[in-house]
Amino acid sequence: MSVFRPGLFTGRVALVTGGGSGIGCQVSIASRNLERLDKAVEELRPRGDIQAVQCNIRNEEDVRSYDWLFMWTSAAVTSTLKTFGRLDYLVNNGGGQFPALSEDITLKGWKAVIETNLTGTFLMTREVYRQHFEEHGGVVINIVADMFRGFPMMSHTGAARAAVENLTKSWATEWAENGVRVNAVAPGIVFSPSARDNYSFDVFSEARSEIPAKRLGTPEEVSSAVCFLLSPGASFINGATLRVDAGGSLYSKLMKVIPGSKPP
Ligand SMILES: CCCCCCCCC/C=C/C(=O)SCCNC(=O)CCNC(=O)[C@H](O)C(C)(C)COP(=O)(O)OP(=O)(O)OC[C@H]1O[C@@H](n2cnc3c(N)ncnc32)[C@H](O)[C@@H]1OP(=O)(O)O
Ligand SMILES: NC(=O)C1=CN([C@@H]2O[C@H](COP(=O)(O)OP(=O)(O)OC[C@H]3O[C@@H](n4cnc5c(N)ncnc54)[C@H](OP(=O)(O)O)[C@@H]3O)[C@@H](O)[C@H]2O)C=CC1
Repeated sequence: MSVFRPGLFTGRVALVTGGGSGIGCQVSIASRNLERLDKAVEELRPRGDIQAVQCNIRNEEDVRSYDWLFMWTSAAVTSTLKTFGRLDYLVNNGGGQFPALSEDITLKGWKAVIETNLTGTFLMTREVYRQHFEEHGGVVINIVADMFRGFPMMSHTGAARAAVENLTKSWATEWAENGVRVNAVAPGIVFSPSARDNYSFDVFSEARSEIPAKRLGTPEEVSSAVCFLLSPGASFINGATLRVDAGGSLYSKLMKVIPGSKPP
């Protein structure tokens, strides 16, 4: 995540799952693969105060704060608070899935996707609220996906992301009195090596011609929406989902064939 107005976030602290960083903002990035995280920290350190935290968001023990004796654990939230002393923003960006027809998804595969995208978001957000936001307020951004018309070939993630969009609204209302805002961002198609590797064909080339803008989105275009929703400029926005897809989620080639796309 790169911040489009650096001064705005000075002195603030963010916890971002699945990578990312903020300029002028202190950030913990949390995911499973420490090697990749450390590399990201090296790359991003010149842009701000950043630390890596190993955390599998599917695993309650990694996420939660206390063991049975109320001792601190090395959990993501705890370690962010220990290092930076406060926490202002949570960005639930960690997630993923694989393409498959519903009839071919095994229970293990279903659980992996639901636990990553839905349960992981629940665990992280519950923990941040319990440990800090309940008392101090804060902002949560949930990254979802373009699942508004269903998600054929990705039904597991469609179900999980739709559930997260619903959680976004529940939390927005439950925690408004505590000064917590909760919004979602739904990116369109953005190049990602891990998604590329998940397909047997060149999904991003195929997808490009199906997007009205005729191009993929960029991580920066997603992050500027995230930063806007984190910022005081969005202080009266709560429970909303912002689509960052250049209108892709509205497009149907039955209505208008975009030159270069395959006719229906
Ligand atoms: C024009 C068109 C526009 C199309 C428009 C689409 C454009 C793309 C949009 C991109 C959106 C993005 O989100 S981009 C970000 C994408 N990044 C990712 O998705 C990250 C990579 N994905 C993952 O990490 C995985 O999918 C995920 C399941 C979530 C977590 O994997 P883990 O290995 O941690 O999970 P485990 O608990 O070990 O379970 C793995 C089980 O999941 C199932 N599984 C995993 N990969 C599988 C696969 N490829 N095929 C079948 N099944 C699979 C199997 O049952 C596995 O069990 P076994 O069989 O026993 O091993
Ligand atoms: N790229 C796109 O077109 C779109 C992406 N999205 C969503 O945006 C988010 C970022 O995507 P993008 O950067 O493209 O994809 P990446 O695959 O590059 O990033 C996903 C990140 O999630 C982390 N992650 C996955 N599972 C877990 C877990 N169990 N615990 C902690 N971290 C986890 C991964 O790190 P690690 O493996 O180290 O755990 C990885 O850093 C994801 O939620 C994605 O699904 C939504 C719509 C479109």
